[in-house]
This record gives sequence, structure tokens and C-alpha cells, in this order.
Amino acid sequence: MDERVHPEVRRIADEIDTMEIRGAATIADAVARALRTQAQESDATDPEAFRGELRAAARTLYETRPTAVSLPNALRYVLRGMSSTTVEGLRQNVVESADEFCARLDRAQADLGHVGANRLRDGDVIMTHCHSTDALACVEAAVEQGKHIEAIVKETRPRNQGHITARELHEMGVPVTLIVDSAARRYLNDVDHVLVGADAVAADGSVINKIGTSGLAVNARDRGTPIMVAAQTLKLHPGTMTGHTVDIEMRDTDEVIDDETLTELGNPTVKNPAFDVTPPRYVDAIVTERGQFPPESIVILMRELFGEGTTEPWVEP
Ligand SMILES: O=P(O)(O)OC[C@H]1O[C@H](OP(=O)(O)O)[C@H](O)[C@@H]1O
Repeated sequence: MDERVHPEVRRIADEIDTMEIRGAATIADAVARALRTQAQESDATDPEAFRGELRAAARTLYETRPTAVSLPNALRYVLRGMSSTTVEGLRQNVVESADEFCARLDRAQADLGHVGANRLRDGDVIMTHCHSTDALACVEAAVEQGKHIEAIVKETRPRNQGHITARELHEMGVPVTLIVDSAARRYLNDVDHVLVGADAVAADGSVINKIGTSGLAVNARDRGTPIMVAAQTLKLHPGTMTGHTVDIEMRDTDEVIDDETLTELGNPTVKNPAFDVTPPRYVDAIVTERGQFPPESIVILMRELFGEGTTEPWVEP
């Protein structure tokens, strides 16, 4: 562990690792705030040491979870603001960039919500997978427009993030039916939209989201149910424009089964991938704060936002 990294930054990194802090947008917000803390608490005496500290903190945060691209995108946004030649100036740069980033994130989610809400009609039933603040922003905006929305919520094994979705929809006044993941196909006939979030969107329009999304999308396409992905532009993965693929996180098997049961079963191999890739042909629309896009055209928006590509957040451009 790098001694330059502030204990509060390490705590946030640990909480992202253990998923006490989770969800792509929430992780991005947390790491921006962590860099702010690192800058505010730094006792570096020269600009190079200060920059080194911030890069070390960014690396510690980056190494927690590999799939949600909002994490490196957030780090890059905050570090990119470091333009001063003095320590005090750099501190100010980081604090301002982090605050600006968090404010933009909130605004983007609200704007995205209005775009997504326009796709929902009064009386629609949605099916959700996992828990996505971007997806729920669409429902919230639709409810605020006076539309009656109902939801069929998949529990989303192994971590049951569907429970969070069920609670938050209930708080919005949306009637919820909770189902086990394997019942999804059975209920797709009753559904007007599948609505999910994203951890990353690739340049070809593929959507990387919680494991089970791709199977749900294939089933929904088979039934003719539209699939809507709510993903603010923070989820666009710049590296995929230059041929990189998105790492799929493999998590501990104890999320799936406890040691005692595993032994009783004769110690089978257990796999626990956290995400999967839904090809663009199974997605009807990617809803962002910049409007909705057919997945195949998302690369145009990516080029506009990122230019030709980006470096890792801790590498000087
Ligand atoms: O940014 P928002 O829309 O909140 O969440 C986006 C995605 O992040 C979550 O991942 P995890 O639960 O952190 O593994 C889910 O896959 C969800 O769809």
C-alpha cells in the first residue's frame, strides 16, 4: 500500500471493493470526492509531490473494480483539471474539478431521466434488472409527469440488488412485483419495456451490465419487448474506440455459496462473473443526457466527447 494515499481514500477504495459503495454512477461520485479529500489533506510541499500523491490515490481507487468505466472516467476528469504551478493552486484545481464533476453527474442523471421518461407511457409496466440510479431516474421523471408506472423487479442474484430497486420504486409510489431471476421470461408478456442501466457502453454499442442482462435482452427481443438502457455519457468507454475490450470482473465465490455447503456438494468449481455483454442488436435505445441513441450510433457521440482516445487517469497526457 502506497503510504502517500490518505486513509480516507483507502477506506473508500475498500468500500468500493466490498460493494458497500456500488453502482457505476455512485462509484464515480465517491472517487471524485476521494480525490478531493486527498487534495485537501495533502501536506506535499512541492507541485511534483502533490501530483504524485494524487496519481497514487487515483491508482488505489482504480484498482478496486475493473468493469465500471465511470470510475476511470471520473478520475481522469478530476486529474485533468490540475493546471496550476503551485501546491495551493493545484489543491484548488482538484477541489473545483471534483465539485464540478459531482454537480455534472447529478445534472446528467436528471436530464437523462427526462429523456427516458418520454419513452414511457401512462400505464406502462417495466421490468428491471439489478439496481441502476440512471434507470430509476427515468421512472422517477415519468412518475413526476403524472404517469402511472408498474414494475416487475428481478431480484438479481447473487447480491440481490433488485431489493434496493424494489424499495426505491415503492418509495416513488410505483407498485412492484418481485420475481426470481429465472422467472423473467415467464413475465415478459406482461411487460412494455425492459429498463436497465449500464456499467460501460462500448464503441460498437454493446452494453456491459450486471450478469443476466444479456439473457434478459435476448428473451425480451424474442417476445418483441423493447429494451432500453439508461446510461449517462460517463458510462461510455473511450478505450473501446481503439480496440480495447472491457474487463469483466470475477467476484468471490462466497457471494454464491458458503464454504460448508460447498464442501457438502463435493467442492464443485464455482464461477461468479459480475457482468455480461449484451450485443447492440438486442438493445433498442441507449438513453443518455444528450438524448437517445440507437446503439450502433453511440460511437459518434463518443468521438465527439473523447476525440481520438484517452490515457490512463494517472498518466500525464
Ligand atoms: O450508475 P448506475 O445506473 O447507478 O448503475 C449502473 C450499474 O451498476 C451496477 O453494478 P454493481 O451493482 O456496482 O455491480 C449495475 O450493473 C447497474 O446496472
